[in-house]
Amino acid sequence: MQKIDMNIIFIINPQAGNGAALSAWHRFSKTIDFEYEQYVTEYPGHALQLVEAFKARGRDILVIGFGGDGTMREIAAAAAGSKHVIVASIAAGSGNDFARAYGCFYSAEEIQQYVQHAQTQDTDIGEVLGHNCQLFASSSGIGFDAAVAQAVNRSRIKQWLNKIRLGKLSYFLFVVSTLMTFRTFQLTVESNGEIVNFDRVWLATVSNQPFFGGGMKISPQSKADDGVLELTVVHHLSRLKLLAVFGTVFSGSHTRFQEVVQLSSASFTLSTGHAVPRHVDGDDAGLTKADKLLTYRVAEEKWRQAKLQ
Ligand SMILES: Nc1ncnc2c1ncn2[C@@H]1O[C@H](COP(=O)(O)OP(=O)(O)OP(=O)(O)O)[C@@H](O)[C@H]1O
Repeated sequence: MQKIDMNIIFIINPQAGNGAALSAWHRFSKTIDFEYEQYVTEYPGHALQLVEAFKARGRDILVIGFGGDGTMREIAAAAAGSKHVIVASIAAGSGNDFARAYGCFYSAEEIQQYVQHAQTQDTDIGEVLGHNCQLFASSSGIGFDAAVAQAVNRSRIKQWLNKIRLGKLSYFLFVVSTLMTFRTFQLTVESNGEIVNFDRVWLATVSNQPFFGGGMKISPQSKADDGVLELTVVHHLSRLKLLAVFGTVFSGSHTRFQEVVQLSSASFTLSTGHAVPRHVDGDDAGLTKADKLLTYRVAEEKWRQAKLQ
């Protein structure tokens, strides 16, 4: 067993990947031939608490999240501002946009090689200020995509489909049902000293990196180390055209539609005409409050990303 001069800690979310992450971890852990610690999260927010506690060790620690975007949001949020915690991941979620954007380990051997010359990159994290403060590593927004995430998370069908290994189908079913019932909204955006009004809005997403929704390149220009965020507003579309636009998001070519507006700024303040579903890194974050301001901005503190690409 190789001795490594850096704490290597795996945080495993057993719920990630529609419940498949724990068995994937058991298979992966058999291939590890170096010293490590492992923690299996027991509830939402647990990964964040674990990393907060690791920071007190006062030495370099490589924290590898074994989960999806929600797990990585907690780890990156807790690591923000720490000189010692280096964040990496193994993609074991459903969407894995964090791994897509920031890179990830595929094997234990790669981890062993990485720690020999551990290179890091100081990376932005976004924050949402309104009801309380929440941090996001990839994206956070309001509207149709958040409504789908809420419908999926709150339904019993998902648990049932997970049991028969058809968890991904639940996402598709809820995209279709939400498309039929979603009420578009009125949106006001303040950024760079200007106020812009949009009506019949389907979604408004603030991105720190290009991907969201499991591989959709919603914000092709986003870079996580440039000190700014990008806002994408999709509005004034019929249901049918929305589907057509969604089809182009995987390649990033949706930006040519005039109904897709993109803005870049270090801070955006949004308000909606009525309460609209909200997400933070793809996880259900409740509803906006009508006419209450929500500010999305780049947080002052950065997190140390393991530089893998
Ligand atoms: N033991 C647990 N029980 C219930 N929820 C948990 C537990 N541990 C972590 N969580 C929560 O599960 C949520 C979802 O996990 P995660 O986002 O990593 O997986 P995923 O949804 O499959 O992947 P992705 O977001 O990439 O689609 C996280 O926000 C986390 O807070």
